[in-house]
Amino acid sequence: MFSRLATRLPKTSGTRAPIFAARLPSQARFLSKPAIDGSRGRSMPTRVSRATPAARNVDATLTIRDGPVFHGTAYGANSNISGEAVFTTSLVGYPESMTDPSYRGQILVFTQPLIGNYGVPSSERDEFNLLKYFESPHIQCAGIVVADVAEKHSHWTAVEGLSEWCAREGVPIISGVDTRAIVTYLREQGSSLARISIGDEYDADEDEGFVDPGAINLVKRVSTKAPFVVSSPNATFHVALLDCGVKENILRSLVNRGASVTVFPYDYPIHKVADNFDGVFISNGPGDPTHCQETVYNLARLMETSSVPIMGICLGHQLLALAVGAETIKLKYGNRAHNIPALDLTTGQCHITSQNHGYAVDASTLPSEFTEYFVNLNDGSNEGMMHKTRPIFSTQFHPEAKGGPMDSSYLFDKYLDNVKLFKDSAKIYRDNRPSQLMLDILSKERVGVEPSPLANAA
Ligand SMILES: NC(=O)CC[C@H](N)C(=O)O
Repeated sequence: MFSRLATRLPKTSGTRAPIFAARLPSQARFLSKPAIDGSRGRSMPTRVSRATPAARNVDATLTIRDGPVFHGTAYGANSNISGEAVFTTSLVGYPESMTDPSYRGQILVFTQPLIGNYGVPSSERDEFNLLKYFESPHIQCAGIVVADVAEKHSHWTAVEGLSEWCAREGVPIISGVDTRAIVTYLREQGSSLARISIGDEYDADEDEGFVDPGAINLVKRVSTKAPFVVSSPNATFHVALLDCGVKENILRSLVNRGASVTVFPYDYPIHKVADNFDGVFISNGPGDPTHCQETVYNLARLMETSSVPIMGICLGHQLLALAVGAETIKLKYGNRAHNIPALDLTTGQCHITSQNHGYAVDASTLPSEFTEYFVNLNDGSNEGMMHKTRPIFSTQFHPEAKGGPMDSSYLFDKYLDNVKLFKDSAKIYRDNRPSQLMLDILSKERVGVEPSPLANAA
C-alpha cells in the first residue's frame, strides 16, 4: 500500500550510535523519564494512553547523528529521510506548521504528545485565492516525530487523517517515541542532524549519511520561480513582496487590508522595480540567511536608491539586517512556539508571539541608524529592528501567526500606514505603476515550486 518514495540514504563513515530504549508498546503504557545515556530514570511514571494499536505496526527509527537512537512505529509515508531535528512547543496548528516553508528540510519534533486528533483540512481557497487552512500547497518539513499519533480524528474541517496526508505527500512520521527525552537531548546538545528510517532496514551497525539542510539554499526551492499577483478588491495600495518562502497568511494579512501584492522570486532585483510600488515586503523562509547573498545585495541597493517603506518578517528580518551590515547567529535550539514573549522597546508592552526560527540577528551589530525594536523576554535575543528616521522595520516573530496569537497583527496596519504616507507624499505621479494589463497576465499563484519530497530525498 505504501510505496517507497525515497531511496536509502548514502553510506558514510561514522561512529555507532547508542540505542535509546524509548520504544513503547502499542497499548496503554507507562513512561518513566529516561536519562540521556539511555537508562531509565527513577522518577514517577506518567500514564500515556493510546486509543488503538498501530494499524500497520511497521517499525521506524529516529537516529540522531552522534547521539541516541529512538525506536517507534511508522505512520505516513514509507520513506527514509534526513534533516535537522528541531522541536516546537506549540500545542495546536500542526497543519499550518507542517506547510510553513520555513520548516523545509527539518524533522519536526512536537512536544504536544497527541498530534493528529483534529485531522487535516482541505486545500480550499478563500476569496483571494489563498489557501484557507495551509500556509503553502505542500508539507514542507522532511518528517515529523510525535509521542502518539492519533489514528482517529474528528473536526468539521477535516477531510483526512494526519497519516494519510503524510503518506500522500511523501513525509514519514515516527510515533510512540519519548519526545520528552528527544527534546531534552536537543535542548542540551542543540538542534542536530537526524534521520528517520522505516521498516526493518534499520541496522544500528550501519553508518549512514545525514543530509544537512543548513548546507543547501532552501529558499531557492520554496520561492516562486516567476512573479505572481494576489489582488485585493478595490485595492488602494500595491506592494512588492520578495518570496523567500512566504506563508499564505502574510499575503492574506496584506490583501485583507487593501493592498494588492505582486510576489517576486527571492533573488529578483527588487531595487530595479521598487519605484513601481508603494511598499516592499520581505517574507519568512527556511535555512541560513547568509545563503541568500543576492537578496542581501539587492536589499542594500534598494535602501540606497529608494525611500519606499519596507517591512520584513523572520528570514525577511534577518536578510534586511544583513543588508544594513549587521550579523546573524545560529541559536542553540531556536525558538519554535506560539507563546514567546517579545517586549516592544518603544512602548514597554509585551506581546505573546508565534515563532519558528533557528537563527537570530545579533543586535550588538546593528548600525547606528537602526535601533532594536523588540527583545525576547525568555532568552534576550533580538526580535526586531527599526530605522530611526525612515519607514523601515522588521520582526523576528510572526505577526501573521497561523498558528499562534494575533497580538502583533497591528504591525501590518503600521506598515500600511507607512505605505499610505509614502504614497500620499509622493510629489510626482508615478505612472509606471503595475498596469492592470500586466497584472492580468501574471499567474495568480506560486509558480514552479518544487514539492517537498524532492528536497527530502536530496
Ligand atoms: N520563520 C523563518 O522565516 C525562519 C528564518 C530562518 N530560516 C531561521 O530559521 O532563523
